[in-house]
Amino acid sequence: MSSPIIQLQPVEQHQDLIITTPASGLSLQGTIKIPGDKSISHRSLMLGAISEGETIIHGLLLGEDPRSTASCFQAMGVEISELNSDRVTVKGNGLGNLLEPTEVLNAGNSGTTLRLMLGLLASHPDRFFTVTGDHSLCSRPMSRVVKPLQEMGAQIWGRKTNTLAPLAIQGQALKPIHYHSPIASAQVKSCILLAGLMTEGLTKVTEPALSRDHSERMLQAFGAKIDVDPATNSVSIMGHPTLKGQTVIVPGDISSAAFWMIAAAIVPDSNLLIENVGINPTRTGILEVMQAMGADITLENERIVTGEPVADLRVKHSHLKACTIEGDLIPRLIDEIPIIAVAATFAQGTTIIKDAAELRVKESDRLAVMASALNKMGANVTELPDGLEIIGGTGLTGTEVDSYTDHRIAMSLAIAALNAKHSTIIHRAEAAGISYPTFVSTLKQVCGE
Ligand SMILES: O=C(O)C1=C[C@@H](OP(=O)(O)O)[C@@H](O)[C@H](O)C1
Ligand SMILES: C=C(OP(=O)(O)O)C(=O)O
Repeated sequence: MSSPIIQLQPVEQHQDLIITTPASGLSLQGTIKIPGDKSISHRSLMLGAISEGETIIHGLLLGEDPRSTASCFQAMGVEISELNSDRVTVKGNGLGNLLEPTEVLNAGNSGTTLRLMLGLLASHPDRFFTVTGDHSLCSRPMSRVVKPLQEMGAQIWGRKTNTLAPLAIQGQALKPIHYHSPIASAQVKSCILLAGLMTEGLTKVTEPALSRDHSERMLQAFGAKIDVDPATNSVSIMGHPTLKGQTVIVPGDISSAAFWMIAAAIVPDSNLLIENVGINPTRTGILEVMQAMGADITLENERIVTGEPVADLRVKHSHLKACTIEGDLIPRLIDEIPIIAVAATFAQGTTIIKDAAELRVKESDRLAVMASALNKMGANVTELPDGLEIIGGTGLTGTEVDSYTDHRIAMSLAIAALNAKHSTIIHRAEAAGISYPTFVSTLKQVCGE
């Protein structure tokens, strides 16, 4: 069997990714390692920064988003050394000791950096901060974190009546609240919990469905007094704990593994072993969807690594069937919906994705962008106000598509291209580096190039 031709071509300040599948077809084989979990990487840098003593991080994701977090905390006096190594050291300033930066903090493309950090900044008395991000981040809603922080007494100013970055924050002592979040968002929950660290008394968050719980796990490991009530999806935190630096081993990101899981499932004769994947139950919606679609996927070597469950995943090609994805499942696979949409174009029947309006306020409007790109490739996708309806089995044909500078879109379209006829050109594909800097080299590896 021959290999596809995978090429990167510079176009002005961007890169096109060109994927040409051979007429004889292709199969994906081998054992792959995926980069560190992005959510856990951000949190290990942040908690390390506000703890006493050293935090050692193994397997930190070296993508652009965690780099944005590292540079913001460095600008607030936190020493982070050997950032490009497998043993990153964060010398913590201790709780309440972030320095007032002389420059504007830049969260780049990262919603997690900006929203989580806001909880820490707003609760730092007598410090003034300004924060911004790239074009995409400056158009994403910040009211979801500004509003609860204001209820705690925070002073935050920004564009469009304090709802958009750039933001300015006058830190001060906050008062504890019980916040009933209207959305299941780990960024909202984590922002409030981080603000609660510096707040006298008990701060509580209740969410409508369970979102990823990496903050709760890691805060507990660093010494915070956290109480989780699974019956009501509530978490409370007691203010002013002593946080002590820890060793964190970051597992591979299931959101990055998802691209290879779907690739192996849709490309005939494929068989991939994906090693060291985080399988925290708040993140495994993708596994449940693949099982419901009839994918051939097995978990091997299940273990716990510094408080997070991990396994190796073996995925083989199979004939997929459509399914419905909705409700409480959505927060457990929120970042995987673009790649699930690709799988659905190869599944027998009509896949419905509902309750996913959140996708419209990610790095791009992921519902609109995926519907239009897949339709351009020959799929039958209808955009719903809060999801997608995908009639599978149409087959795909390569054409020119655009990432809209959204990393998940760039990578989802690259996987679609592996099972499309002829050549696909993905514009602005360098966006993959936000969460997956080695994506193209692994793409070449699994294709045998
Ligand atoms: O807390 C986190 O690390 C994240 C939470 C999710 O966002 P929301 O909290 O907005 O759902 C997810 O989409 C994002 O990629 C990472
Ligand atoms: C939405 C994402 O990240 P963030 O909100 O941190 O920008 C993502 O990684 O898909």
